[in-house]
Amino acid sequence: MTGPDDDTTHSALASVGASLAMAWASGPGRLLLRVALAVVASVVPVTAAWLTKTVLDRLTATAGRPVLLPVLLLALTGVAAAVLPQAVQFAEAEMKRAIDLTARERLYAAIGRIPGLRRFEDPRFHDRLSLAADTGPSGPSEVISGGLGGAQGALMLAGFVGTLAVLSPWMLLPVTLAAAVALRGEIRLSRYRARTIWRLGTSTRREFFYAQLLTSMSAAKEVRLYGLGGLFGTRMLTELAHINAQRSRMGRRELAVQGTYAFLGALVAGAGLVWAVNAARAGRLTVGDVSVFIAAVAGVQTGLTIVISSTGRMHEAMILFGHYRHVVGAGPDLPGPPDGGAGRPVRPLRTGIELRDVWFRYGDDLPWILRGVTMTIPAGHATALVGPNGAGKSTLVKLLCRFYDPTRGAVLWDGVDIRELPVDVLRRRIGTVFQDYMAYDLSAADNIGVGNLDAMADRERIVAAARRAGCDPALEALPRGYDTMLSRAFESTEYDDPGSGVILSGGQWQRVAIARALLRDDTDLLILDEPSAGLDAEAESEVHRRLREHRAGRTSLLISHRLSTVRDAEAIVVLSGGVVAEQGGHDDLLAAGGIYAGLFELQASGYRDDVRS
Ligand SMILES: Nc1ncnc2c1ncn2[C@@H]1O[C@H](COP(=O)(O)OP(=O)(O)OP(=O)(O)O)[C@@H](O)[C@H]1O
Repeated sequence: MTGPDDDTTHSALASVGASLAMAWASGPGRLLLRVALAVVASVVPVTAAWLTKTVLDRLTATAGRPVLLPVLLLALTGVAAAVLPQAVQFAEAEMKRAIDLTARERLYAAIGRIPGLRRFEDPRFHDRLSLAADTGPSGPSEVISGGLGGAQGALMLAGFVGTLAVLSPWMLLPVTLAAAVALRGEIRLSRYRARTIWRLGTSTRREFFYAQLLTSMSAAKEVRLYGLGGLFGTRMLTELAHINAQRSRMGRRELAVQGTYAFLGALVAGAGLVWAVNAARAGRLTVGDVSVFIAAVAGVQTGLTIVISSTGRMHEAMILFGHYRHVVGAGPDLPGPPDGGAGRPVRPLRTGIELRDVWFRYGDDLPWILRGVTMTIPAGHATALVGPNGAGKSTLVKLLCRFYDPTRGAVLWDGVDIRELPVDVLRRRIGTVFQDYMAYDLSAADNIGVGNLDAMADRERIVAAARRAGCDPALEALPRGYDTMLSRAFESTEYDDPGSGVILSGGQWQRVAIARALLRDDTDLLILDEPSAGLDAEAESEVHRRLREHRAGRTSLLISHRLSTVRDAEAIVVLSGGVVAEQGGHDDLLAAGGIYAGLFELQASGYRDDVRS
């Protein structure tokens, strides 16, 4: 991935095209209104200057000439000049809101379409993602407003340059020179600004991370117990100090560059004023000429300032919008089916899932986690996976769900490589309780319902899943039953009752996570990664009894460190050092006297010792 320096002219122009297309898609009427207002706003000052000249010349002319019409027109342009800024602001805000909505919709849809997990672990992608989320939605309106502002300034500039050309062509030279220098400086400034924002991405995210730790509910316990407030606070402030130093450097540079141009502009205007007054004294200019000259010099300066600042704003927005376009256009991080089509249909599992010589590591420079794993999860049977911490059990689950592809080897679904299957359909066939399952700040019903969107509104199925997971009595007893918010982060919107949110215990949450997976009752494969780690002994045995009933005749993969819960599995696979070290039934493995037998004996003796003592 590249930084904004690599954003070429082509890419910047593509940002303009994409911005216009998005503005048009968000509401052509708003875009056209904004364009029309820009045209009017550019014409008004020039018209006002010429009308002022006409009025003054007619007033000072020896033979009295009618002034009513130009005065009325001048008053009209005054009204337009007074109302236009508000109208432009309103039209711009309307357009911005509409584009923001479209841009966010497309951004989050694109993020949702990333099938794998690899991108989310890439810090550079994260930097881009936060820039895309922060600046992307306002990017198109910034590009368009900058462009229109620039066009408006340019039109106004053209009008006043024409005026100057008529009155004093030689004044054009210093004015144009000052403009060219200022424009170049502003473009370099905008590039520098965009580069600084990009460079500050990591610090900004870190600062946000520490700020969140200091305020989040989930970290509150440890932060207080270990007295981490000071440490995280200092780290947050260090990041902030770094960000502020960079921004302050940027501010100083802006001040130096823009101050110099303002000074140059004022010098040119002052010199012009001296000349005009002298020319009027000498009778070469009328009073009206002097007024339009003063307006023209000021207008050229204003027009230039608008062109320069708008170009800078547009340029910076184009570069930053490049990050948004990159994220939205990034495409999938896992290859689709080989023929480029929809992929082969995922048929209900008949024979089983096979891992064939699977090698996997999380990155080219990271160690191998799986080193040629070959095993089968037969259809209709319960398979258990055990092994020490870090053996790669959860990694294997991620490969089964196809969050990553094996670095070498293949995962086969009834003999078909899962890379040939549509990943979303494959995932619909799998129900999983992850070791690090999510606890959503949603109602109890929604926390289960998200496991199967088709059943989300079906309370009966949700309650049935909760019963199977053994959490129905606990949820039923909540203040609002299944409608109770399982969080204190938000007020319940339905009841508008800040006291209605509850916090479940770890074991209760675990059962809710199990119910979520069980709501997918038509899946082919049920994966349970440490489903009962947080349960007390009685609850654990009850949950396992229910799960056994549920799994009976279904294909399941159970991962557990408590070997008493896996002994009933038809096949137990021991993963160690990234390879399948042993496999077989409980009795066979015990008889073999290998790793499993050793672990089982260790756990059993722990209980026996406790009973004896
Ligand atoms: N996203 C990741 N990026 C890099 N390394 C990872 C990632 N996830 C896991 N690992 C590494 O992969 C190895 C296997 O982790 P995994 O979670 O699969 O083990 P496990 O057998 O499930 O362990 P446990 O019994 O502790 O749950 C560990 O060394 C871990 O540090």
